[in-house]
Amino acid sequence: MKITIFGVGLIGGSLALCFKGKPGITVVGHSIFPEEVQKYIDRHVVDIATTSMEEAASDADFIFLCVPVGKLASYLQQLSQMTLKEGCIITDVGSTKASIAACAKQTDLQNVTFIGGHPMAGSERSGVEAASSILFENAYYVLTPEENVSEEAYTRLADLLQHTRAQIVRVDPKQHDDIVGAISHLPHLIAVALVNQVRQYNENNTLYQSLAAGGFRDITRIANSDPYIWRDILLNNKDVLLKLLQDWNGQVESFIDILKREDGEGIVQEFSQAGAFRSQLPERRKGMITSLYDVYINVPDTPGIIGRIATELGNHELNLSNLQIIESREDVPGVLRLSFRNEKDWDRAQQLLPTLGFTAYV
Ligand SMILES: NC(=O)C1=CN([C@@H]2O[C@H](COP(=O)(O)OP(=O)(O)OC[C@H]3O[C@@H](n4cnc5c(N)ncnc54)[C@H](O)[C@@H]3O)[C@@H](O)[C@H]2O)C=CC1
Ligand SMILES: O=C(O)C(=O)Cc1ccc(O)cc1
Repeated sequence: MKITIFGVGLIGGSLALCFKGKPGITVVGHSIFPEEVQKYIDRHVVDIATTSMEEAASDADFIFLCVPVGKLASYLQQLSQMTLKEGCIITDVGSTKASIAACAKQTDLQNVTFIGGHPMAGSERSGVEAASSILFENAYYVLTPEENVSEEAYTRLADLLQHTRAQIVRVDPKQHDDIVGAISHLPHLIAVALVNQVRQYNENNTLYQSLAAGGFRDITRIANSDPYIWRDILLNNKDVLLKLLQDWNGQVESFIDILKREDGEGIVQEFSQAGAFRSQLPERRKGMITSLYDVYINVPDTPGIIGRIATELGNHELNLSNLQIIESREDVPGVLRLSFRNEKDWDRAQQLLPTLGFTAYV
């Protein structure tokens, strides 16, 4: 089976890593940039890499479009001009779904099927360097098939995506854009606006930067996201965002009013309602890189502590697949996340860590 990925960046590269090495699968990566193609090979993310669109697309069983949202229509258009393998499924990973669905409807794709997709996982990082085979684990992966898509084709794609260990959900494209606009696009916009507001204050007094602590960092991590990827997403979902920003203005106005009236009860109510809703959010589903076999521990801030833990695990032949220092402790029960490759190592680590003086949380 040949799987072709156009644009092997954070998302395309992570998909490639999910598929590569699986029995019977060859992963082909395409980039318009020759220097990127070399990087795909050097990093062993794909089996074959090319700058030729024809070479990449011909004979492919699945084609994943993982380029910026603003480029998706042009890729679909170019593919419609080529002879593709009968039954080939083209899908995308774009963060907006209505416009690419409309584009696919208007494009004569002959003997191939388009099914829109959006893995609801990622990060503020970008490029193949940030790709990870566990990026999608435990996350939702939205598919937005139109009515003309056969159950057989949908199931074939959903089955392939089992390799990501994500949970597949079917959503209408327009509904997707409304919801994702509110829970992802608007927060990115607000994070950027907030950082820029503080950046301007900081120009006259760098203490702003020095004192910026946990809360500021937590809610602004996503302001570090790739400007061009986000330019495309926000422009593509413009109508939804304009409506959301009006509602946001309403929230701001309401806080202005509460403060002017020194309405302490109003503030308590806002925090209480927000806290109650937020506590119900599914944990570790929001784009964090998670694995099924994670252990969280609290560690004191002393030199060499991480080395000591890694050494102890190594002495007991426990292989770490990932180690992460978590800046935000809100959603997880510890500050150091240790990921293991399998259940056996995970179990053994949970036995070992307490004997080293660490309480292990899972
Ligand atoms: N960043 C994230 O967390 C998530 C992003 N997405 C979507 O995934 C897609 C890819 O985003 P990322 O992987 O984050 O970005 P990325 O920057 O890591 O990768 C983008 C890829 O597209 C290629 N590319 C860039 N400009 C291009 C152009 N003008 N023509 C052709 N190729 C070009 C790059 O060479 C790179 O391989 C976007 O459509 C984005 O909306 C979906 C879920 C999460
Ligand atoms: O970094 C994060 O928390 C994200 O929100 C990542 C993300 C970015 C874009 C998407 O379309 C989906 C997920």
